[in-house]
Amino acid sequence: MICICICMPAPAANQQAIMDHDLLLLLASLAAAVLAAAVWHLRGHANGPNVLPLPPGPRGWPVLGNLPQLGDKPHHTMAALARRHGPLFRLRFGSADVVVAASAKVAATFLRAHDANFTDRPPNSGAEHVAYNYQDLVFAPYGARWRALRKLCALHLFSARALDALRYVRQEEARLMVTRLHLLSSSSGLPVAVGQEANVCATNALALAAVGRRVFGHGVGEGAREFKDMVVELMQLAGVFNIGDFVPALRWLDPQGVVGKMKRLHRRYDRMMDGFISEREHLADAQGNDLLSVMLGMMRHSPPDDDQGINFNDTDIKALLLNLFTAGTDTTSSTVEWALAELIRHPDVLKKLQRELDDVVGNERLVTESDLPQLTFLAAVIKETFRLHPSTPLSLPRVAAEDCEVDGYRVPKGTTLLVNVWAIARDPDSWGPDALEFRPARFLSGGSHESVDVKGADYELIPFGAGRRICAGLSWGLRMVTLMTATLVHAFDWSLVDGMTPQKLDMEEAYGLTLQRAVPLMLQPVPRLLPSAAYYTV
Ligand code: HEM
Repeated sequence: MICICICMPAPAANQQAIMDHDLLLLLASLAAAVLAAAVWHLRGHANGPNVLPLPPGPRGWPVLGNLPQLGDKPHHTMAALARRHGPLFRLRFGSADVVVAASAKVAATFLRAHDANFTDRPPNSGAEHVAYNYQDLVFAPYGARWRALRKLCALHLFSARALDALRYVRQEEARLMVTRLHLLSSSSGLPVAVGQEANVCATNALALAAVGRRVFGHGVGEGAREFKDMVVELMQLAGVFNIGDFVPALRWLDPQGVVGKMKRLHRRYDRMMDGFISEREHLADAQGNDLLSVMLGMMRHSPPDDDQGINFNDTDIKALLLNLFTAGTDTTSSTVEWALAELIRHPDVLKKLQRELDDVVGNERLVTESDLPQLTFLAAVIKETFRLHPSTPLSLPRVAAEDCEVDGYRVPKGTTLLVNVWAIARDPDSWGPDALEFRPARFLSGGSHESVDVKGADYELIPFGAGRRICAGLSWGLRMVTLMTATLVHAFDWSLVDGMTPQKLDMEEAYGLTLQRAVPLMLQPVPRLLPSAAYYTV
């Protein structure tokens, strides 16, 4: 219309009418465009004039949203995004809304004030294809079954009483680790893979408690390497943001090949779990104290519908064992590996820790768990390791059951919550200007973070998560990491090999749900206790 009026002259009265008409149309079009923009804006940020906006966040791609922007270390990318958009920001993974908490204050709001609204995990292909279609504990819907599984684990493994009853198991595995390391280093003179050795120790201790026998009879053989590889592969797969989970139309295509790999891995785990069960069923001593015997007993003897409506079958048992073996082994051993790496990079801290161990334990025996309460510097070293190297940097996802308000923003029902535990533990607002430095003294009496602990009450340091779905194996994991680190540091001096210096030691992280080292730590152990202190007795 405007074009017509410019190009075709018209009589004056008519021309005025046409111009008024055109102006009206122009204004109406502008108003419509502004209205459309406002509606689009409100849809993105709120549902109505009095409804709160959604948290800010970066623009995503069509269809995939922000998935292609996550990079190979999503916790790093998300830390950078928090610096741009604030400690609570929003992402879109395909059709799923995601919010990320990146400060202690925001994490506390979600995991303390709104914890009851975030008790479930979002649907995902790992839970479906690996964890027996959500029949496990980690992905179980919040409710009576989840509660029964946690109670069972607490009663037989993780309560103070169960933990104490199993202390000799952990101590014996720590002792065997020392013996193995000594044999290895004295026979071959070659450096050892610290993480792999710690993994054998952690896995065997847990296996004795869970299924009544060691998984690796002869230390780090092919079987041990294969098992650790299986756990690492699972964590790597679980760490992939699977496009099929977020773009339902692409699920059948499995564009990253993740589901195929999950199904193959599941079959390997399933054979292993079947093996544990049939072996236990055929043992003369089928009434062991291990968790598997207890569950088999419950399966045989509980009535079809007991008062809690919880009946365990083979699949429940396999799913729970799978959780314990995957959530409880590599998390623990890789933390020990990071601790040793930090100590090698900080020889003054290592010396101070060895002095404390010598003062409390002496040089005629190995550390025991009853020594641990007196080892305050050790506790500080462990906290500092969990701070800089939390084994689950993005925690495990939760999902909002209902709409809620957090920090003036609306978080709609169905939104996935990710807590960037890694970024929170490096936040200078919580940790000061030396946040990136390894400085255990901050946790000592008179230090800046003297009262801070890792058990889920201090939100600036939550390596085990917090709230109702906090790590079920916290007590075991913490005890095991502390005992193994103390034992390795007390029993050996450690040196780098091949001209490597502490300053050059590679501290790069690998990709995955858990925080592996990109390059395994290889060290040469040199015994430092009296020979009678248990290096030789197998
Ligand atoms: C260094 C050691 C460990 C770390 C850092 C760690 C970390 C975590 C984290 C961050 C979560 C998610 C918590 C949340 O959603 O808020 C979790 C859950 C879980 N962890 Fe651990 N974990 C460790 C050791 C263990 C051990 C030793 C076991 C068992 C043997 C275990 C079993 C579990 C289970 C079953 C869950 C799921 C709990 C639920 O959904 O109710 N973890 N862990």
